[in-house]
Amino acid sequence: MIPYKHEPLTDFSIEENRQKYLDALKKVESELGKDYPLIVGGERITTEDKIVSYNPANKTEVVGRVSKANKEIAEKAMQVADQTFNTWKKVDPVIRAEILFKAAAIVRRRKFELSAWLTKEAAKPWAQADADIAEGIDFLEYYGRQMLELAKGKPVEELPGTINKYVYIPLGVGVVISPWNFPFAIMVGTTVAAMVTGNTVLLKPASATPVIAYKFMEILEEAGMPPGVVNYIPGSGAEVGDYLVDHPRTRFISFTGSREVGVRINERAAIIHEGQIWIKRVIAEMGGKDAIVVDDAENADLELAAQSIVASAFGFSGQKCSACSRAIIVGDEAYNKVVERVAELTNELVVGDPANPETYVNPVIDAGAFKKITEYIEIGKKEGRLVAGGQYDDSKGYFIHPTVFADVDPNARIMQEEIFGPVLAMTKAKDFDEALEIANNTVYGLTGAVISNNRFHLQKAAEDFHVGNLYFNRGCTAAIVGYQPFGGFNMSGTDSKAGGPDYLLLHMQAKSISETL
Ligand SMILES: NC(=O)c1ccc[n+]([C@@H]2O[C@H](COP(=O)([O-])OP(=O)(O)OC[C@H]3O[C@@H](n4cnc5c(N)ncnc54)[C@H](O)[C@@H]3O)[C@@H](O)[C@H]2O)c1
Ligand SMILES: N[C@@H](CCC=O)C(=O)O
Repeated sequence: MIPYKHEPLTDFSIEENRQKYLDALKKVESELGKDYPLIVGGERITTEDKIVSYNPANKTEVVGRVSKANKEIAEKAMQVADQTFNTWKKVDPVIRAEILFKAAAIVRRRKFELSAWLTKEAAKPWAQADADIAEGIDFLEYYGRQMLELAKGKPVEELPGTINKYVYIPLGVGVVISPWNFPFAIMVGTTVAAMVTGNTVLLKPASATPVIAYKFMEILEEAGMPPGVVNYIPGSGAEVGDYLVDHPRTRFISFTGSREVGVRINERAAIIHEGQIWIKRVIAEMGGKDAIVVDDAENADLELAAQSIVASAFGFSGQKCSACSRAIIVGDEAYNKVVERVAELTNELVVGDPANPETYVNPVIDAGAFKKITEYIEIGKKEGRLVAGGQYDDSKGYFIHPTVFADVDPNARIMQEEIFGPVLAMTKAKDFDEALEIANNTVYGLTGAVISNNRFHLQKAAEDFHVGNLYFNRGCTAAIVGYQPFGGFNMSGTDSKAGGPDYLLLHMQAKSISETL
């Protein structure tokens, strides 16, 4: 087995790669508007009621129509998953891991096509879509290898005349609920972590991006996944989500999404329902209000600071839980220079259709997001000084110009609430200690970065900047599976650390077996 190494990103300065992407977009365009069924126990189920997936860059373009699960279908899927668990849990972990490796190989071969689906369904610009697919491959390769290790169990002490074993066994049926913003990587990672550990899965992808999840189901089947191991049941969060979260046969819930929904799931999952014989486990990865702290002009590379802030704030239009939505800068000189440079760089970003390779800032996902973000822009106009952007237009797609507010009070709404769009708030701190205080002054604790060359300040941040993923002298997005395990503190979630060495254990329970000889 070759040691794990992350999937390289595609170099789009190479003409051949650009051409491959254009060809893939053409292929996907010729396949838009198709119908997709649900998949339960391998059976295709078509319903009258559909989730319609639209292209956010062109509101009238239908990406696909996906059958929509209701409570009856969710119940059927639960029964299938529950039965399949009895056989799947006994399948050799090596075989389970090999399905992941085979799926990784298929995804790698179809990388351009799958990326093009993300460009159409989630409005991901080329490089962002490519990174999302690469991360999906990484999860497959990494978790497959992690399972091979875990299958050996862990050594425990033995007294003379005894044999002691410590092994990990699966939990049961897991409900996997994924978000639209990493519609491939997070959907893949959370699904395969649950299945490779021997659990069966009810996969409810986000309603904005169900087509790419269907494509992955086909890949899992092609890779040899038996029917019923992962069941594909897109549906309303409120209807299907609540039903499955409450279900007495649900053993665990792996949720990635907003704080509001994550907290609701956690509360509901704590209630024991009739016939339930376990305490449900909840893995919940939620929102962020992530900050980049820039040290004073003597201690920080201000150009690096401005570049890092802009890339972290506006990559995929700020629709990342890791996105920089607050920039906190120490001292007048650094503050004035960084604000000016951030505004300049922001104004240079190309806003447009992500199918165009020049586009950096894509439209936001849907009408609901457009409304919420533009309301925050109006709030921002009262809470700060607009230094870039502020315009928006939803006549064709959900386009919002990257927007920067300076001189924002740390307690202002745009400094406290997750906007999840291309909006950045900037504020000044009198010294490094105050900058860290401001950085920690939200209910979240997901990512953060510090731009500084002062070793003592970096050490202080390492101890006191309370985030799950802390970066020095770089931006605060783009964690790599196996290199920077990802997950946050406080209201950012249960710190499950996706892509880390402990992640699979969250889907298993340890059994201690002791024999007296
Ligand atoms: N911490 C992380 O790793 C991480 C990663 C990606 C996104 N996020 C967060 O996700 C959010 C954006 O994603 P979103 O808009 O898809 O989030 P969301 O909470 O609206 O939806 C996430 C999923 O939950 C489902 N859902 C909605 N109501 C439900 C209910 N009552 N019961 C069960 N499921 C329900 C949705 O259908 C979707 O599949 C942001 O807050 C972002 O910060 C966090
Ligand atoms: N893991 C991604 C963020 C996932 C949430 O949206 C990053 O590190 O940027």
